[in-house]
Amino acid sequence: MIEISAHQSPINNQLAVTGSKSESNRLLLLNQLFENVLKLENVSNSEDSQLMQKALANKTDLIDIHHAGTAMRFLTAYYSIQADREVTLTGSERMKQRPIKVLVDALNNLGAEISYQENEGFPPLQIKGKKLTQDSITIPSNISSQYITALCLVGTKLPTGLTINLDGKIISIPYIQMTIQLLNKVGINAVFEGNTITIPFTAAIQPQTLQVESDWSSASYYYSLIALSKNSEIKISTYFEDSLQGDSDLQKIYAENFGIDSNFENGVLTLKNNPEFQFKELIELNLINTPDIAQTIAATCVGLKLKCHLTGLETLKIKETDRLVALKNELEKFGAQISITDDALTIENYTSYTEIPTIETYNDHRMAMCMAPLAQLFTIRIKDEMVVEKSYPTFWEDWKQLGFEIKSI
Ligand SMILES: O=C(O)C1=C[C@@H](OP(=O)(O)O)[C@@H](O)[C@H](O)C1
Ligand SMILES: C=C(OP(=O)(O)O)C(=O)O
Repeated sequence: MIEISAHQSPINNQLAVTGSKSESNRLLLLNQLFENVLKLENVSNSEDSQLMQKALANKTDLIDIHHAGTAMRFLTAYYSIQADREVTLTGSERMKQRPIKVLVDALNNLGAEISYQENEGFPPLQIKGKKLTQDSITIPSNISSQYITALCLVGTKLPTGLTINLDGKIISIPYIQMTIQLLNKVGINAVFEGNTITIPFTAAIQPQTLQVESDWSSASYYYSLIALSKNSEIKISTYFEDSLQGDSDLQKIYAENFGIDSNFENGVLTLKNNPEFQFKELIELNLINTPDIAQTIAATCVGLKLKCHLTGLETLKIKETDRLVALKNELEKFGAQISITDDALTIENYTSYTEIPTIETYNDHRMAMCMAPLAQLFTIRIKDEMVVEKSYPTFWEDWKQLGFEIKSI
């Protein structure tokens, strides 16, 4: 457990944040499918991306991807098309509770041979690689966009390509768009229009160098920190105005609701707060397109004692933990009065509290990181702080560099 002490002086620092784990894990898989002709720069050093790389290099028949959701979903599709190979794909205890039936059904309907080793609908999976015979599939799109990305990536290697029809509400759309844009970037003419995605069979792609942009979900903790600081400025790299990551919506969300200005210059993003900003009575946001920054936004509201009604949160309960329950439990330690439903979180009021809050992290990197900015206002304690490694291994080193006093207790 660590204790983080309130920071006294204004912050004025520059930090380099690691590459996007979402972009990295897509590009690592694409590179494997296309003879490693891509030279990738600023690949994420996250545990999830390292697990992806290790899995792709692993020639044995047991692959363990721990907590990495993208690796679990993308590799399920990848091993399904590796003819002459049979693997067991497993993960952490939490991964064994995260649903995968929609993807397994879709792949089996395309001709794959995947079965469940423990509980129907959940990892671990037994996957017998095969040549898939079908070229069109309909898939529910209201549970996880990662299933759809997985199909898009391997669709490039099906003999006549793949048409994917999305059925029902489409959640996390920017992550599907990121996949299509990355495919387009490497020269594959994938198209996403209405409810239909078409992926052409692609024999080869041109060798090229691609730079992964830094991770916008990780940037959210700096937006929150600046929102809770006075006269401060943080520069983070490497970020661009024209991003493939949906979480770059942070610029608009934090400008309109918390008065944060974002400025870009040569890949450096400068965050500053506007002292004249007039806060709204109630912050209302639908976060269906940006689920990974919901925890940060809720914690920023608590730091500023703002009322909020956050909706579009139906996917949060199947992530690293049930994030709605975790947020309610932990933010209430700061006096927030929180109500949650299946898809929303509301803070209606605040009461005072006296003890130093000790935050539980539930094996969820974002539960630790979203709370860190609150240390700007109060001394806090965070349990199992190394959970941050899943997406941002140097998080605490970077926060020490910002001037926070962090001690193990
Ligand atoms: O495709 C991706 O890289 C991701 C998609 C999102 O998941 P869902 O589509 O399950 O919401 C997001 O929460 C996750 O962190 C990364
Ligand atoms: C949900 C997340 O990751 P994944 O689904 O890839 O495990 C996340 O990083 O917030």
